[in-house]
Amino acid sequence: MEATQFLAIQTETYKLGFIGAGKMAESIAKGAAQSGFLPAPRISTSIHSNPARRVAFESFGVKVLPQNRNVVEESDVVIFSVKPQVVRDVVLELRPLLTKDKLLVSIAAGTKLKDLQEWAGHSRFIRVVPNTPSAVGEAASVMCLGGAATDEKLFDAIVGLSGSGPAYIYLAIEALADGGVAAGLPRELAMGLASQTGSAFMASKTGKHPGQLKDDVASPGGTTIAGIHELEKGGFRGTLMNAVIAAAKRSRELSQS
Ligand SMILES: NC(=O)C1=CN([C@@H]2O[C@H](COP(=O)(O)OP(=O)(O)OC[C@H]3O[C@@H](n4cnc5c(N)ncnc54)[C@H](O)[C@@H]3O)[C@@H](O)[C@H]2O)C=CC1
Ligand SMILES: O=C(O)[C@@H]1CCC=N1
Repeated sequence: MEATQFLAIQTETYKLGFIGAGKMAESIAKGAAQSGFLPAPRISTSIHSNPARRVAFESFGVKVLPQNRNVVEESDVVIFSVKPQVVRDVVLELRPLLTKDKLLVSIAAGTKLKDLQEWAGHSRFIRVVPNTPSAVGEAASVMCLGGAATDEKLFDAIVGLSGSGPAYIYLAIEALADGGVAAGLPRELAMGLASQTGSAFMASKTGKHPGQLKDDVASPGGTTIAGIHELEKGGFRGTLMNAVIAAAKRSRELSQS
């Protein structure tokens, strides 16, 4: 709540910086800039090792500064978007600049708020599990503020589900397109149809149970139930469940390394 108020008060002027110019930072920055939520010139980052990342950010107007410290100095809100394995060293290195007037945010999977706050030397730190659909304003983001840290025990499972989950859906879309090609469709048509068939939005927009949505598609004795039969024989549901469980386990491992 405090953080929400902070953002509400500062919305007209605040500047946002990313430490770690990776894919997730790009998705958040793009969503913020292209939705008009935050003008791109008020967003900055710096390039650590891969020069191609400069073009990715500059292409939609984000400022690329020389060093991490320049990003911190420039920003009111600093998002740590480096890998979990390096976030400790990066926060410690920048600690002298991480004054309490800056709101700090980490999106690093499996990195506990208690540790982040200790490394930064103060508790104005928020932990967020975002996902890449933020680039088009369709993120599922979960955040944990300092005072609500008891909710954090759910975060490994959240990383496994909504953090990593978009990749499972993209895999399914690609596989559906491959199926279309196998059944005789040109690749481009198959890919377009498969993408539009990624119907996750139906579950959120209609509020219907996915089982009901599935039943609505499957006509008696029809094509869909024949396809579903094959998916069930292949252990589709169990495989997806195992994917979420494996990713959550990996998130827990990262928090212990
Ligand atoms: N990609 C995703 O869908 C999601 C990612 N996350 C988290 O976001 C973070 C970033 O993930 P990605 O963007 O996928 O990884 P990425 O590898 O694309 O981005 C990390 C970036 O940090 C840079 N970097 C490395 N060391 C640095 C340093 N010392 N100073 C500044 N920059 C440095 C790298 O050059 C790279 O561009 C991770 O902690 C991950 O757990 C969380 C949820 C979803
Ligand atoms: O693969 C990863 O480790 C990150 C965290 C969640 C999604 N991507």
